[in-house]
Amino acid sequence: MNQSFPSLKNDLLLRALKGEEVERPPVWMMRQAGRYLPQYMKLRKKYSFFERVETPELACEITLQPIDELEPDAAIIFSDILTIPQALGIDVDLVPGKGPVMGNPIRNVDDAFAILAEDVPEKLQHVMDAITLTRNELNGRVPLIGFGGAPWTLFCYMVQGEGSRNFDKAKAFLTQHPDASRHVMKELTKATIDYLKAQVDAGAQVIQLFDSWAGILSPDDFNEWSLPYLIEITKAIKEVPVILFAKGAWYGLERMSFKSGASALGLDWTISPEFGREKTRNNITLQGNFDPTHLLGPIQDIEMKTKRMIDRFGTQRYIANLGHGILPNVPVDHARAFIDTVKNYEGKK
Ligand SMILES: Cc1c2[nH]c(c1CCC(=O)O)Cc1[nH]c(c(CCC(=O)O)c1C)Cc1[nH]c(c(CCC(=O)O)c1C)Cc1[nH]c(c(C)c1CCC(=O)O)C2
Repeated sequence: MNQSFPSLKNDLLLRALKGEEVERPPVWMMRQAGRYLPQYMKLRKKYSFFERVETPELACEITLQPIDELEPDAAIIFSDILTIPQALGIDVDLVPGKGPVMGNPIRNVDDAFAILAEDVPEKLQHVMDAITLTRNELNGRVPLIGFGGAPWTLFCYMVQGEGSRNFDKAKAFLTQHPDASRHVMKELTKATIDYLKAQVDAGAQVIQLFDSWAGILSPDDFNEWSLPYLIEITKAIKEVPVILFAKGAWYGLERMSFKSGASALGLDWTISPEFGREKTRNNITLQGNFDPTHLLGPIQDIEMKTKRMIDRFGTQRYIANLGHGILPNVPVDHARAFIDTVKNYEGKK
């Protein structure tokens, strides 16, 4: 499926991912298309969340909003990690003020064994259409990132049935029903590989895997219930670079950098640049890790903290980003200050 797309004008992100020399680090923001942008809020009033996700023209328009407004060095397709649970038969609703709610979560062993990864890319064709359209509309301005959720994080929502601080039901399910849990993880892994490969065929130039809830697992549980599946998925995506973001899994950095085959690791703000570099022995590109709440402070502080972050990570093998998604109450000017500071970075003073 070799489609021809407009040629890429800004390849900073791809070069940083390959470990090649760059004039300055590339920058983008997790959740850069979202509620802090007035143009997003306008569309949010007219269409429901899944209408926006499932209509390629809307998903494309929303993906391009931050590119037009802030000019980061990458676009990330507007979609959600919960498309995979949907394709596996879980009903997902996004309740304003509450977050995702599943109508038929996994409650027992029978529910778990009923999960089967069949025809996933076909069921999510709208995501592929959105990617192809967006890649064309970007016209080579910046690369397009596709994404998916890690099996453990998807399992959290599918078993818990809603967002949670500690996903206690999902964690308990692992110890109560290990065989059924392993079955679900395997099906999620297969579904995710098929899905991400289809995103690459549709035009995604980089893939990011979000393990947002890795950090609630003990190191041993992470090694058993998350890492093997992250590695399997990352190794299966050979055509484009993969960024692994296992939030909170500081204890897994070493293994992820040496065993996963990822091109970069995402760090959250609880990890210092020095700790990240030491654990990965300067061997891999790191992405992160500005504390999203710091974007609520004065612009001068944002500039100072962003410069310090780059001083500490270094300009090479580094992708400037937040340590998690941008918050809805961040003023657009503050997000712009973050991005512009990276773009104007002139070295350690
Ligand atoms: C755990 C998770 C989800 N979705 C995602 C994750 C992993 C990343 C992370 O940890 O933040 C990933 C995601 N979700 C969304 C994107 C779009 C691309 C981007 O701009 O980064 C991405 C990459 C859009 C979205 N996905 C969602 C919104 C908000 C929808 C709205 O209110 O308009 C957006 C822009 C909804 C969503 N979707 C999810 C939750 C918990 C919520 C509700 C919380 C919230 O409102 O922020 C599940």
